[in-house]
Amino acid sequence: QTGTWTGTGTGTCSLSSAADLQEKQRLSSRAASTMAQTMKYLGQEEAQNIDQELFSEFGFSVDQLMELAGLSCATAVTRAYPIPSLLKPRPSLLVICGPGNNGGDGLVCARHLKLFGYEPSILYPKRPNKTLFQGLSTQCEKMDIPFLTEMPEAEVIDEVYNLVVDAIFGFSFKGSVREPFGSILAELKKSTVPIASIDIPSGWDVEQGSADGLQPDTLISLTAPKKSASLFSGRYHFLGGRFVPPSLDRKYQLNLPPYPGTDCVLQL
Ligand SMILES: NC(=O)C1=CN([C@@H]2O[C@H](COP(=O)(O)OP(=O)(O)OC[C@H]3O[C@@H](n4cnc5c(N)ncnc54)[C@H](O)[C@@H]3O)[C@@H](O)[C@H]2O)[C@@H](O)CC1
Ligand SMILES: [K+]
Repeated sequence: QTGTWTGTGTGTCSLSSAADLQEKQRLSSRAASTMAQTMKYLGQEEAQNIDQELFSEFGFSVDQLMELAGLSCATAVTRAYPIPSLLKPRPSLLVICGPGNNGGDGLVCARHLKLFGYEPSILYPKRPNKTLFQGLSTQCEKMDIPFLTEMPEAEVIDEVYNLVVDAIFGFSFKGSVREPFGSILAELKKSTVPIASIDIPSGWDVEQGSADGLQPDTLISLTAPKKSASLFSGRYHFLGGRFVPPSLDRKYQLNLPPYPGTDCVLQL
């Protein structure tokens, strides 16, 4: 903006009326373009394509991204539920891990939460026979994080834990929930402790959500929110997984908002 500023004689500057109008138009067109550039909410196929492209074209490995995703989730938990704010005397948490990479994020998240001073316990009923998940489980065991042998009843969860981290299903979930996760989700729905869901509230259709499904207090969207995130009505929505290369952001027109400073999460 040049040549439109006029002195007021008081040592400050104000815009002349013509310039004022111009400035207003400029601001409103900037607001419009900001709105046009709001973050994209991904469909299931698009989320899977981006995931594949990160590995095939960009040369990332799964465990690299999982580590960053899990760290984001643990950091988001510290923001929404700092230890001094917890109601129970012990900073106990239950992390429920599913059979895919969302479950892997949960294992990483549990390990970081332990390092941050929380006392996580893990329920991991279907463990894939893959080195990655075996390694993540060993790391948790060696960090003295207990693995439960069965899903506690809702009353026990309410009595013992401050929070449940839901790492059961992510963007590859499809169809109606199969056992043992049907019973686990049914019990979880009866509990009254807050739930923090990683990437997608488990059991929700990735695009359509689920009216009678889990209603988490926190959602941590990884990479970019999925379409169902527009139906999330809990208190805290975070963006995490700060690993998206700018060229991928541009290609898929993700319009990701900037993360503050060196933070690995952004509260939306
Ligand atoms: N590129 C990314 O965006 C990244 C994604 N990550 C995580 O990876 C997740 C996606 O992981 P995956 O593709 O492994 O898939 P999921 O973890 O979403 O789940 C797949 C597993 O769930 C099972 N499953 C699917 N539908 C089911 C049903 N109806 N009943 C019972 N079981 C069912 C499948 O058999 C499979 O074992 C994301 O949501 C995110 O949490 C992160 O680990 C790292 C980076
Ligand atoms: K989840």
